[in-house]
Amino acid sequence: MNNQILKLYTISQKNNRLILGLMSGTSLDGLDIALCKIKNTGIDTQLELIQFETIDYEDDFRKNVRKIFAKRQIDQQELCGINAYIGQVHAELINKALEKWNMAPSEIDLIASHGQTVYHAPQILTKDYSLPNSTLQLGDADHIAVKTGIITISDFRQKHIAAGGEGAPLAAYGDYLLFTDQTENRILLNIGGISNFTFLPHGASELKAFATDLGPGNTIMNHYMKKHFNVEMDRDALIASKGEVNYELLTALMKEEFLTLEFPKTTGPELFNLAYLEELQLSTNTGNLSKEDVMATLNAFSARAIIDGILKVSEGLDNVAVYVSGGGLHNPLLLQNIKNGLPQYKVTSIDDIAMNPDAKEACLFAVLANETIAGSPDNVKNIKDSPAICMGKISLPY
Ligand SMILES: Nc1ncnc2c1ncn2[C@@H]1O[C@H](COP(=O)(O)OP(=O)(O)OP(=O)(O)O)[C@@H](O)[C@H]1O
Ligand SMILES: CC(=O)N[C@H]1[C@@H]2OC[C@@H](O2)[C@@H](O)[C@@H]1O[C@H](C)C(=O)O
Repeated sequence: MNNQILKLYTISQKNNRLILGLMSGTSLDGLDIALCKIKNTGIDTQLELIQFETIDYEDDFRKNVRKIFAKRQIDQQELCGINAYIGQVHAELINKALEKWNMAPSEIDLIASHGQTVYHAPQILTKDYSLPNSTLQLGDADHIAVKTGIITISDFRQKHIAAGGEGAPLAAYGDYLLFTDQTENRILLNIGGISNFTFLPHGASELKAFATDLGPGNTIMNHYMKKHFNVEMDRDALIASKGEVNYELLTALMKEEFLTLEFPKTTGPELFNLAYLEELQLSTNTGNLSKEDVMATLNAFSARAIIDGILKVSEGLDNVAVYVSGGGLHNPLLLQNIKNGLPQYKVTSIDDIAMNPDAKEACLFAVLANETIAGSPDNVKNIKDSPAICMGKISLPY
C-alpha cells in the first residue's frame, strides 16, 4: 500500500485533526490561513482556532491574477501558468506561516485549499444553457502538497456542481454543523467581495438551512477605489463618508435582475463590476457625480442588497440574530447602513458566537475537508437545495 494512503486512513481515524484551512477570496487581498483543531464530525463537530494569519499578496501576485480574473477573454498560456503559480505561491505562504508559528509540516494532518476563484459561471449569470453551471478555482493542490509535504484537499466546488448545485455558496455546510442554535434563528452574513448569508433556523424549526449570495459586498467599491484612487479599498469608509447617496443611481443599481431571483443563488464580479456601474451612470445621467458621492452610493447599494435579502428570509420569524463576518465588517459606514435598515434585529460580529470574523471562511473549508476524510454525506442532508455530499480532491505529497 502507498504509505500516504495509510497515513490518510490513520488521519481519518483520529479523534482530533489539525487542519489548515485556506481561503483566497474575490477581493484578492491576501491568503487567509486558519489552523484549526477539529474534533468529531457532523453535528458533533467542534472547531478550535489555534492560529490565524492573513498574508497580504504582493502587487505582482495581484497583477498576474488580474490578467485572467473574471475576464471572458484571456491568454490561455497565462491561464495555464497562473494555475501552477498560485499553487506555488500558496505553498510558500503556508510554509512561511508554519515557520512563524514554530510548527513543523509533520504536525499538520491536512490542508484544505479553496484556491483562487478566477471565473464563476452559473447558468443564471451566463444565460448560456448549452453549457452546464461551472466555476473555476486555480492554485493546483499538487503544488501545495509537494511543496509543503502535507496531504491537501482542494477544489471543493466542482462536486457541488456535479451533484446539481451552482458550486457556491458552500458556507451552509460548515455553518450548519458549527452554528445551528436550539432557540435562535441565525443569519450568518459574510461580506467579502460578494455578500452572502447562511440562514440557520433554530433547532426545532420546520424550516431548512440554506446559503445564498446576495449581491456586491466590497467588490464594486474596491474596483472603483483602484481605478480612481489607485488603492485597494475605501479604508474605514473615509471616502464614502464624505459623499452623499445619489438615489437615482441607487435605484438603477437596485434594478438588476439577480437581486430579484429566489434564494439560493450565486453571483460574482463577473456581474457586479465597474462596467455595470458605468453603464448605469450613463443611462441615469449621473456621470458627473463626485467620486465621494459615487462611493457613498455604492456603499448604500451593497447595504441595501444585504438588507433586502435579510428582510426576505426573516419575514414572519422572531428571535432573529444577524452575525457578521468578512472584511466588510471593518467598513464602519457599510455596517451602520446595514444596522439602520434592520433596527428590529441584533446585528453583531460573529465574534459573539466565538468565531473570528476574518478567519471564518478559511475555517469552513477546514470543516469541509474534515467531512471529506472522516464524515458522511448524511451529516449535511438537511440543507435546502444543496446536494448531500462530501467535497474535494485529494493531493498526496509523495
Ligand atoms: N478597514 C476597512 N475598511 C473598509 N473596508 C475594509 C476594511 N478592511 C477590509 N475591508 C474590505 O474587506 C475586503 C476583504 O474582505 P474579505 O477578505 O472578507 O473578502 P474575500 O474573502 O476576498 O471575498 P469573498 O468572500 O467574496 O471571496 C477588502 O478588500 C475591503 O474591501
Ligand atoms: C465562486 C466563489 O468563489 N464564490 C465565493 C465568493 O465569495 C463570497 C461568495 O462569492 C460565495 O458564493 C463564495 O464563497 C463562500 C466561501 C462560499 O462558498 O460560501
